Amino acid sequence: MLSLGRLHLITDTRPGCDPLAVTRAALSVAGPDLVVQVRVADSASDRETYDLAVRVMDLCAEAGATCLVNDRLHVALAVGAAGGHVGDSDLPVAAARRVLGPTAVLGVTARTPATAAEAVSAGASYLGVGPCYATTTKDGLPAPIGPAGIRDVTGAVAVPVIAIGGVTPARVPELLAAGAYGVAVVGAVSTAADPARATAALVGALSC
Ligand SMILES: Cc1ncc(COP(=O)(O)OP(=O)(O)O)c(N)n1
Ligand SMILES: Cc1ncsc1CCOP(=O)(O)O
Ligand SMILES: [Mg+2]
Repeated sequence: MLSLGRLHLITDTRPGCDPLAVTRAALSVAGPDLVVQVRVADSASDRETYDLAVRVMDLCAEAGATCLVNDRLHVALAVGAAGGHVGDSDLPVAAARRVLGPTAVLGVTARTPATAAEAVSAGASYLGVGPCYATTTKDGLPAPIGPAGIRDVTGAVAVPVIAIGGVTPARVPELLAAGAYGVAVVGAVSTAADPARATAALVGALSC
């Protein structure tokens, strides 16, 4: 099976956020076990995305961590990231696999066993599954699927399932019990008073 970190930190570029400071803090605790996914607002330009991705890549390289880029696979290739993540509005999975090549990490969003199995057949390396719980970080999402929804998907595929949406350290045990391999977070680290401490809490919960 793919060797993948269990904690995925997704960059928060909303006004008032400092994605590089948060990434630095998280890497100082989780080091090589962290996966950092560069995610920007849809309104961000490719140049802005590239500039952030270069800097996140540098931080990840220094720490031996993995960097992925959300949506914009050309940016992933341009900065030499380990791979990318796509969902329903992005390139189809098979096309994304062709763009990234056979060995890159390709994450795909899935919410049901059927779409999860389809994504894996088309070349997904791991699945981002959710929203597990209510989130204020992304609008327009379907209703939360909870640990039961995670269990439905983990029962249908053999690739790592990364639970996303409203994840906190306290919720990690029930997600792991549902078969999740790891979790992806934005707010739990980015909006924490102490992002390093928040990362440590997530790392601790994932190691139980
Ligand atoms: C790990 C992980 N899981 C799910 C998503 C969501 O991707 P997508 O559905 O394409 O939505 P956007 O993030 O692009 O708004 C993700 N990024 N990462
Ligand atoms: C990008 C995305 N896709 C599903 S939920 C989500 C955001 C998760 O953010 P948070 O960890 O703050 O709930
Ligand atoms: Mg997307």
